[in-house]
Amino acid sequence: MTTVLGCIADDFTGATDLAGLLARSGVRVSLRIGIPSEPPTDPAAFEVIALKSRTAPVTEAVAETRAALKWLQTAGAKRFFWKYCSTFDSTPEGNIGPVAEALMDDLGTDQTIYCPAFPENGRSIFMGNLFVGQQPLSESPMKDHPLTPMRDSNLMRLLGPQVTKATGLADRLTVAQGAQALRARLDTLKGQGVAHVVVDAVANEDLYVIADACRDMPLMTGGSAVAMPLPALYLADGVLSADAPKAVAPKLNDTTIVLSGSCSAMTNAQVAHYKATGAASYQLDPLALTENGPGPVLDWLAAQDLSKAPLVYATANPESVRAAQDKLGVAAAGELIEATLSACAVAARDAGARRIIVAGGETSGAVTKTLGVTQLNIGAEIAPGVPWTYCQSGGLDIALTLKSGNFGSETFFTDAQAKLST
Ligand SMILES: Nc1ncnc2c1ncn2[C@@H]1O[C@H](COP(=O)(O)OP(=O)(O)O)[C@@H](O)[C@H]1O
Ligand SMILES: O=C(O)[C@@H](O)C(=O)COP(=O)(O)O
Repeated sequence: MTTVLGCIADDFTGATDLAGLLARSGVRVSLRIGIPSEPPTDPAAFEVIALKSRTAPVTEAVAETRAALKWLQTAGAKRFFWKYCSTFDSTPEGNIGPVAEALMDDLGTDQTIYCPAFPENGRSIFMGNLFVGQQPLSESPMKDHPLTPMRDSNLMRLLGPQVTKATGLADRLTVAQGAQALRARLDTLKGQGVAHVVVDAVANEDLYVIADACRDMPLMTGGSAVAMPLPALYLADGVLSADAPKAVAPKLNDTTIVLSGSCSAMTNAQVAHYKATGAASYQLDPLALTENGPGPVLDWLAAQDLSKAPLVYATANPESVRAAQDKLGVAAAGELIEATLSACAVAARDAGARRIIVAGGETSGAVTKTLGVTQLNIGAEIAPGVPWTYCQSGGLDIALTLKSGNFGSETFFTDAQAKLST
């Protein structure tokens, strides 16, 4: 099978989000963790490469993404998708813009679109401004994100300093007129030298129009949702064959560990809810970790009944996060917690856990790398953008779900367990 769409995601939860939405079509989606060291042997129609480049130095993110592009080209892909966060998580330097420009250079294309909208999860774009639910991005809890605080809601203003070429907008009034009108707007902007076009979308119908108008672009960029219509469009175009293989879910026992390193408002609510169900839990304190190391939590974990799905979490409110960061530094506090949760994942797996639930994008990247996972098959969707996945770790079959900090409802941790029991 030749790859029809080659996707590159800037973090691991983002990659499973995208893979999960593409897999809604029923077509097999293969997700690779990092750039495979071997050339593709049996590539899937949809290949997603998960990088951990969202907060990496710009040059590193660009180099890794270019290498991922080369691998996907070897798999036969001619169309590509650059997936970043639906809340446009980035710094003034990047990495969304610089990576997009590097991919455009390599693909020899002079225009791409930016559409992080994900209406099912409350992300919408109107007149180039990104909303989280009813709040502008900069007034949403994303203003306090530990690594990429988002303090502006205007996507052209956020993107401008990250790119060298002009930015522009195709607004909702154009999208509402359909794919032809959108294509005409994109052509007009191209004539004016606009390389980077933010496209408004407030509902799934808008995403179908955008995907329809842009499906033959060498490069599309966005959150996961604008890619969701692509499999059906490719099937209709005959680019994709209808008899592609389906995913198979292995039967695994229900021993579970829940690991939460996200500090988003939603994850705070999910942790509080899960604790209220009576689940055993251990809260990591970054300052205590610098003094005592991971020994105490690993001892606690060794004494837990994994059939009752215990929780280890660093999830905290913005004040506590800031206090830890002031003492340890932002990166050091994050890395310390990521390393500790990763050690817990390995310890739990070795003690028999076959289901691992992880909350947080960076956290998921660290845990997945430490578990030595290289490829995942996509299973049932627990919440919009959060599927169960099946993979191998240490020679064992495990089920892994990587939850974006902001995704899922309050009951996510129990929802995830229930999904595999049905
Ligand atoms: N209590 C805490 N103090 C400081 N940093 C924390 C704390 N808890 C978690 N972190 C760090 O915050 C970051 C959260 O990012 P991430 O895992 O991507 O979550 P999200 O998906 O919500 O963005 C991680 O690097 C994590 O280690
Ligand atoms: O697009 C999204 O919102 C997610 O797929 C995503 O990228 C999540 O990132 P984290 O919030 O860091 O998990």
